[in-house]
Amino acid sequence: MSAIEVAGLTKRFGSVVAVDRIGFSVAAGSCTALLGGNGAGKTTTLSMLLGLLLPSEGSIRVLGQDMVRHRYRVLPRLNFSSPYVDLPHRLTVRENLTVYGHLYCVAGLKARIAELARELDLTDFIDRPAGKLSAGQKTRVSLARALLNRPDLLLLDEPTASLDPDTADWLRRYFLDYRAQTGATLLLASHNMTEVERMCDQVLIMKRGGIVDRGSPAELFARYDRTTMEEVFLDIARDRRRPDGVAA
Ligand SMILES: Nc1ncnc2c1ncn2[C@@H]1O[C@H](COP(=O)(O)OP(=O)(O)OP(=O)(O)O)[C@@H](O)[C@H]1O
Repeated sequence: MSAIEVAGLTKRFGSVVAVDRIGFSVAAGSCTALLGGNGAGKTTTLSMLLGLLLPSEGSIRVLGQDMVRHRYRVLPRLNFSSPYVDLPHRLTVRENLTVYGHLYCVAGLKARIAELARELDLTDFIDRPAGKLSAGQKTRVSLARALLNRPDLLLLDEPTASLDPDTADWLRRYFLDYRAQTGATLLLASHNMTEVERMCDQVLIMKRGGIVDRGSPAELFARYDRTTMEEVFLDIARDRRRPDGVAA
């Protein structure tokens, strides 16, 4: 079963075509990466999947629902995290999580916040204003916010940006455990190729608004005759030819 099905999806901002007729599906319970250089269209795609932006054309089904017509049916089962979306600065971390928890109608909210604070190591700064945290601390709070409603589909934009390597490594394992325990689907946009290799079963590679290649990390390594996702990424970014002669 697919958690996400996208067909002919396009987003134009005036004369800029940010996303250009893309189609893909994401299997329920999988971890899929959206890769691409700056401006490739990843954030615009995630925003449409979340119902934050309306597509110019095309269809999106998320967890079986048409996102354009019935997004309110599915929004309680989704969540997202992005280091680029700030939390209200003056509210403490606990107050922030409480407000968002109420928005998602989380049952047993106090206990859920305490659980996430423990799991994501927020306890030292949970009563500090969100505006006074370090970048890495903010990322962890943003992830806690994204997990409040135990989402069936978690969209992650650069999930480990600003985290030190130890915390980032720990967090990747946390996400994979979360997926194993709940059967949730993860879709992440990342510039961290090691992260993608380690976490993802499927990779969608975007360039200039389109999807230019896709497959499991192993399939992509074989197709480009490479041993790392970084090399595959560079081949595609620099328009090098694949060994099979097809333009990357
Ligand atoms: N609101 C907007 N108005 C006009 N153009 C936009 C808008 N949002 C995005 N774009 C353009 O759409 C294209 C895709 O942007 P998007 O943010 O989706 O890329 P991205 O792959 O997430 O890039 P990055 O890795 O740099 O975050 C870019 O050319 C961008 O300038």
